[in-house]
Order: sequence, then C-alpha cells, then structure tokens
Amino acid sequence: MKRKRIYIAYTGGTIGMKKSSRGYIPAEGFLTETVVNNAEFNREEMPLFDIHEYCPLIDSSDMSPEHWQLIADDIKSKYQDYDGFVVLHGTDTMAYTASALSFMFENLTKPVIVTGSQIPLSQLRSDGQVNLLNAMYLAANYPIAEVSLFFNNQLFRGNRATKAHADGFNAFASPNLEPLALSGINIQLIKGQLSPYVENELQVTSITPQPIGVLYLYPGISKEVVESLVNGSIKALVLLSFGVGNAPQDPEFLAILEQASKRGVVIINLTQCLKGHVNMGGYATGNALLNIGVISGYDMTLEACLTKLHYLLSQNLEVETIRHLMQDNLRGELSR
Ligand SMILES: NC(=O)C[C@H](N)C(=O)O
Repeated sequence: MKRKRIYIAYTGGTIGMKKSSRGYIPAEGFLTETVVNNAEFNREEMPLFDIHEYCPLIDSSDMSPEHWQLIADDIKSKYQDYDGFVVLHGTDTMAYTASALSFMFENLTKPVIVTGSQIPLSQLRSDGQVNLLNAMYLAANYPIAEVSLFFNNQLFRGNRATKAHADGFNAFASPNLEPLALSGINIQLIKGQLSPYVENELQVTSITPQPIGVLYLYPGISKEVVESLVNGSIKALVLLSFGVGNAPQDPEFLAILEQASKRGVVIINLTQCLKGHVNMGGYATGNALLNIGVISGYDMTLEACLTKLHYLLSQNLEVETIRHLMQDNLRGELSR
C-alpha cells in the first residue's frame, strides 16, 4: 500500500527546545534533525513526512493572530499535497491556536492535529516522541475531518481543549466534551464524537487582531475596574461570571455593561467553572445580565470564545449577526 504523506508545520514550543542560561529556548534545526534520524519515525507503518521549520521558532507565549494566519495559510498552500497535517506548537497557548484554526478552516476533509510536549525531546523522559508519533499516525490513518489536539494519549476537539495542568503530562482537558479518540494498546475512536465529513471546497477565513476585553468577576470588584476595561475601545467583552452565569446585581455595574452593549460591544457570558453551561435563566443574578443584552457563551472554553470572536469580528458582519453566530454551534465548539 502507498505510504501516506504528512506535513508537519513546526512553529516552536518546548518539544524542540534546549537549555540555555535563561531557561529553555527554541533551538533551530534540532527537532527536525532528531525526528528525521529517529528509526521509530521512519518505520514502514509510519507515514512519510516533511517538516517545515518556522523562522523564528517561538515559545507559544509569543503567539498572536498573525501567527494563526501564517499557519492557516501554510496548511492551505500544502492542502492538496498531503494526507494530513500536524502542527507542532508550545503547550501554553496551544488551545488558542487549535481553536483559532478550527474557525478559520471550513469544510476540512483532512486531519489537522496540533501537538507538542511538556519536556523537550532533548531531555530525559520527554513526552515529545509519543505525542508526535501518535499525532502523525492518527493524521495519516483516521478520518478526522477537523482541527484536533493530541496530548498524553488523548485526541481532543481543538476548540474544546484547554491547558489544565502546568507541569503534568496530562496538560490538556476537554471539560465539556469527551475526547474524540483514546490511544491505548489500540486506538479507539469515541463513537459519534468526530465531526461529519463534508465534501465541499476548503474555505480559509482570514483573522486580524481584535480589541477584546476579558473581565474576570470577583466579589467586591469595583465599578472603576469594570469601567476602565469596558469604556476603552473594545469591540467585545468576555465576562467570566459565577456559577451558571451570575453576576452582582449592583445597578452601577449593570449600567456600565448595558451602555456598552447599546454602543455595540458584544458581551458574552462564560462561567468561571471549568465544567458546565451558562444558564442566565436560572437565577435573578443571571437574568439581570440577559436583560441588558449580555449573550450566553453556553459551555465554550475561553479559548474558543476569544478566537471565535476574532474570527467573526474579522469579517464584515453586523453586530447583531455576530451576537447571533456567537450563540450558534459553528464547529462543534458549544453544546446548547
Ligand atoms: N510545554 C511548552 O511547550 C511550554 C512552552 N512555554 C510553550 O508554550 O512554548
């Protein structure tokens, strides 16, 4: 059987880093050389692969919407030449990039799998080899028609994943959606989880940086703090509220949000809880938000919500359309 071909877009991250006097830093050429010369990656059961090393390689804390665009354009330009795509990325903002790519790509019929590691390949006990091997194997052999994130033997929907452990191998969780696949002795696809395969031409939407505020509520948050964020030149505000979407009923606080909403700022309510849905109809404290034009983010992760806002605000859409689409399920990012 003809061996499949995988394109690896290597953006940086711990996986290819080396120690320096300032801590870990990306090391040019090191990962590519290690992988190309490693017998495991060249076994017959593995796909053929090409690694495109980005210049400069970056720690993912330096990622920006411009980088998401570079990655999306890179994959688009190679889309016909390969059977699947792996994006090597730092873990710190991996869930943001996976979410952003999930919105930028429409009608994917080939896998795009984002992965990386917690310990560099250059160090003892690295999780890099197993993550990359599995991601390549899955990208070559499984019908994953969406952007996903592979880590620690689990494949997650990209826009459902979040970094949940700073220094464990199980760095990612998908609190509101079961993994798409588990990699044990056998690879097990979880029934009914994969996105459907739609045979339409691939669309790639461009994303530009957008001014979006994130307000994490806490008991006693002052009006001045809220005002300083909301009265800036933001186009959208993500409100991280309590429980099922509740906030203080202080009229001054609500008035600031109401005026912003009337000015056209899209205000989305997400819960601070790791798991579960926003339901503003549950308590009077949530209902007050609903009444002033705040919309529900349901069970979206912050990463999905922020990148979805970038995606929608980058297009020439009416504010009402954006409000509407934020509450729609576009790429499996929310359940209503
Ligand atoms: N494990 C990692 O990859 C962390 C690193 N700081 C990064 O995100 O690039």
